[in-house]
Amino acid sequence: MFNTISNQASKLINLTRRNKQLSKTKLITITSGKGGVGKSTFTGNIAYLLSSRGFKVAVIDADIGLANMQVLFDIKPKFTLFDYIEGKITIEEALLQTSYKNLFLVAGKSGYQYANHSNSFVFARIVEDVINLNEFDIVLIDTGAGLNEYVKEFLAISNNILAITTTDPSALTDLYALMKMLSKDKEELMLCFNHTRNHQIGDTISNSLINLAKKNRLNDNFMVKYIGNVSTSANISTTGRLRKLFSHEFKNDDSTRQLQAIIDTLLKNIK
Ligand SMILES: Nc1ncnc2c1ncn2[C@@H]1O[C@H](COP(=O)(O)OP(=O)(O)OP(=O)(O)O)[C@@H](O)[C@H]1O
Repeated sequence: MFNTISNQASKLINLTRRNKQLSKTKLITITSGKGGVGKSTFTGNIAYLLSSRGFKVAVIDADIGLANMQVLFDIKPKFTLFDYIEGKITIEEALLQTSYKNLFLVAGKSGYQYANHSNSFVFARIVEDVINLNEFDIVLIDTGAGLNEYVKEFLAISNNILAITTTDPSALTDLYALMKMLSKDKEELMLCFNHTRNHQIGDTISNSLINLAKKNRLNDNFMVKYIGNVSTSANISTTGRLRKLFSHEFKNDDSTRQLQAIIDTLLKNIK
């Protein structure tokens, strides 16, 4: 899976694994095969709900070129991930306090030309640096959609990977491609369905994907764990447009309850 990542990056990944054992910080990478399925909405709202439960949370917006998280958190970032990568600021300066207590953001930058960073290990390094601060309980990485080298690198350094999908056939096809890739050297993929009315739908589709994986003889030790669903809600799209978090604005909404249930399971599962 990671054969295209440079040796230098592989070394950093091993270092990150070692340092993760020394730090209290848990790392969760949130990804999706297809774009537009709700990955950033999940990341921002999961981060907020975790922080409101008392965890100190940092979000790294690694959706290179399509920085959405600053919009959801309604921040005009003074600095971005790339200022840090270019050595202009310290890691502490890169971690921007949001208006939510306990919640920090390393902002991305829309339209950034990242071709200069073809040695993509720089992205693994920033994650390692945040973990090494040993200050956060949880770091969430919001990757871009798809499976480019940058996304692969963020997946490589994380033991906790959460994929967001819808029931759209193209989203499921992309999800299966992600499962196929991860099955080579990961133990588990957690899965959430967005835009599904009830828990049962995700259960049924997850089982079909697991059966397909068995039929195609993907690694037996690789597990897909379905951890919950969020329904379509007008409150989610409206709050997104207003640069607000639905789970903050509508604490008793069904979708917020669904996301709280996802977080309960997520917390039981993360390593
Ligand atoms: N359950 C939902 N109900 C209603 N609207 C939703 C729901 N989930 C997400 N949306 C809306 O769908 C749009 C896309 O969501 P979002 O930006 O989170 O997707 P994404 O997967 O991060 O996209 P990208 O690949 O572009 O980063 C947003 O306008 C968001 O408000």
